[in-house]
Amino acid sequence: MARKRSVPITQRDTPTANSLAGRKKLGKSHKSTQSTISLFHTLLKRKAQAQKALSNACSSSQASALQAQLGAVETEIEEQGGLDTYQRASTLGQSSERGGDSSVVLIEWLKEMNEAMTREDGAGSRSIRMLEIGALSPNNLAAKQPYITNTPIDLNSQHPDILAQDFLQRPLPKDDSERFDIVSCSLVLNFVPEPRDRGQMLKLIHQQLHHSERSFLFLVLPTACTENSRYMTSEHLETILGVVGFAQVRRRARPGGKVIYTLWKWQKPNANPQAVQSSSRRAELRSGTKRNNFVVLLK
Ligand SMILES: C[S@@+](CC[C@H](N)C(=O)[O-])C[C@H]1O[C@@H](n2cnc3c(N)ncnc32)[C@H](O)[C@@H]1O
Repeated sequence: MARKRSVPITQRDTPTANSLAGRKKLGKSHKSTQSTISLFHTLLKRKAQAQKALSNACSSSQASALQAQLGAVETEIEEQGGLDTYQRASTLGQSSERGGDSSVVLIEWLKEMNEAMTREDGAGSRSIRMLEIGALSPNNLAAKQPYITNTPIDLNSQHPDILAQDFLQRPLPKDDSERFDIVSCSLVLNFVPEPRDRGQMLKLIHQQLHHSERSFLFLVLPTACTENSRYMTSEHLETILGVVGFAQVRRRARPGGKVIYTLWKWQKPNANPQAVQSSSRRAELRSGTKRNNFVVLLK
């Protein structure tokens, strides 16, 4: 019997797009918030797939069919309220599921590591420079700390103090004055549809940071990304991040928790050929039919 095609992580437990078509208002219940988030993940993934197929189209008839497909997905995203609705759902999901924003964990860890303070450099004392990718609010706990200067960015900014920017297109720092001490990437990597773009996001984060072991990546991922993926385990994520140039210093995974919090310190990239090779290939690390396909690939 043919093996049933597994459903990508971003589409799990997802009602079909049609079953939710026409619903624009956000319900307040947890279930309704989750359905909205799942639906947008499905639609954004379909949009990325259509865009990719369109860029590889080999005939004009194929291109026009794909263009129509892409247009239909874009219309559906708009009909569902666009990215604004998705982000409002994420904000509600954030408060109901995690009892607040992720940066609460980051601040706790900075305190534990005696890093919750201003830094001294040649010019004297300066605040910690943080870049927050995928910011829903400019007022999270990290942004409120007097020793942190936060730069929040988002693809679809919901607030005048959040810079509307695709991190993948953000210019690289010209010198240390433009480099950050912390990059926060909470529930964003899993939002990026293409595995190689996820790898690129991690590499660009490395390049945005000061070249110092006191520079950190705060990475939050849905538990299923590393604990139930066919192609990704926590150990494999450590290998990939080692190749990018990070070593894990903190990890919090609560039993039954929906997300895993991790903190990584900047280091020189691991050039071990075996690690480099395994980070650029998709290999089955867990068997079973009920797995998702989440993976990060380095180029
Ligand atoms: C699920 S929300 C997570 C928000 C918040 N950080 C949290 O932990 O709840 C993902 C956010 O990442 C943003 N995002 C996704 N890809 C991005 C990119 N390439 N550059 C900037 N923001 C991005 C989306 O617009 C969305 O607001």
